[in-house]
Amino acid sequence: MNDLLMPVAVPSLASQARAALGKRNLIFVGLMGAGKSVIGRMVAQALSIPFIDTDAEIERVSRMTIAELFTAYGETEFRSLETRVIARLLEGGPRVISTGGGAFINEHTRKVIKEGGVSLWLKADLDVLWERVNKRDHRPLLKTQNPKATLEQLMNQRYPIYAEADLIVPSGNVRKETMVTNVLSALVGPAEKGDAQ
Ligand SMILES: Nc1ncnc2c1ncn2[C@@H]1O[C@H](COP(=O)(O)OP(=O)(O)O)[C@@H](O)[C@H]1O
Ligand SMILES: O=C(O)C1=C[C@@H](OP(=O)(O)O)[C@@H](O)[C@H](O)C1
Ligand SMILES: [Mg+2]
Repeated sequence: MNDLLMPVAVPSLASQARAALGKRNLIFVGLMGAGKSVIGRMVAQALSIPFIDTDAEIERVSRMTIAELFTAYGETEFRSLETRVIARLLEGGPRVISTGGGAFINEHTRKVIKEGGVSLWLKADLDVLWERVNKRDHRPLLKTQNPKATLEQLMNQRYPIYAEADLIVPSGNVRKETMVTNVLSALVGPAEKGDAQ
């Protein structure tokens, strides 16, 4: 048989992404509603590595909800608990870790995340975020008179900082499965010249 016609095993996108990640963690960052928790879980499944959501882990160790923690101890205490939990989770790898929206904004946590793996910002616009977060009311920072305006203020403050992430993937009105593909493609990186068959 002509060599050019020999069947070749093409690795799946997921296995290419898994190889690109190696022993590193993949850490999702971005604003509330970007899809960190939901897409992170699906990406971990595609990569066949463990998934952990830092808010869920904080709720597990404190035996309180995030809202209860904010009420009982305030945001400052929540942030220091968040830093400690994230630092511990980053020690093992590879894992997919979805953080809460404020984690990467905290200078100390951001440093720990940058050192602990590949950070990926799910970047969404205000209307997409609002459409998603206004369906639920468990996010303490949005319990304001005008939660959409609060979300916009947080965008203005935080987007320049999220931009420090290693990878940026737009999170728009596309199916979750498409988001997973886009994340895996970002991990694999741009195709080199000559990659195309
Ligand atoms: N691509 C998407 N298409 C449709 N719904 C989405 C998509 N991404 C996230 N969502 C929904 O938006 C909401 C917020 O997602 P979540 O993962 O909790 O965001 P985050 O953890 O970033 O705050 C959830 O109800 C989730 O199912
Ligand atoms: O943006 C923030 O500061 C927060 C985001 C929330 O997580 P999600 O981004 O997963 O909603 C949660 O950690 C807490 O309510 C604070
Ligand atoms: Mg979340």
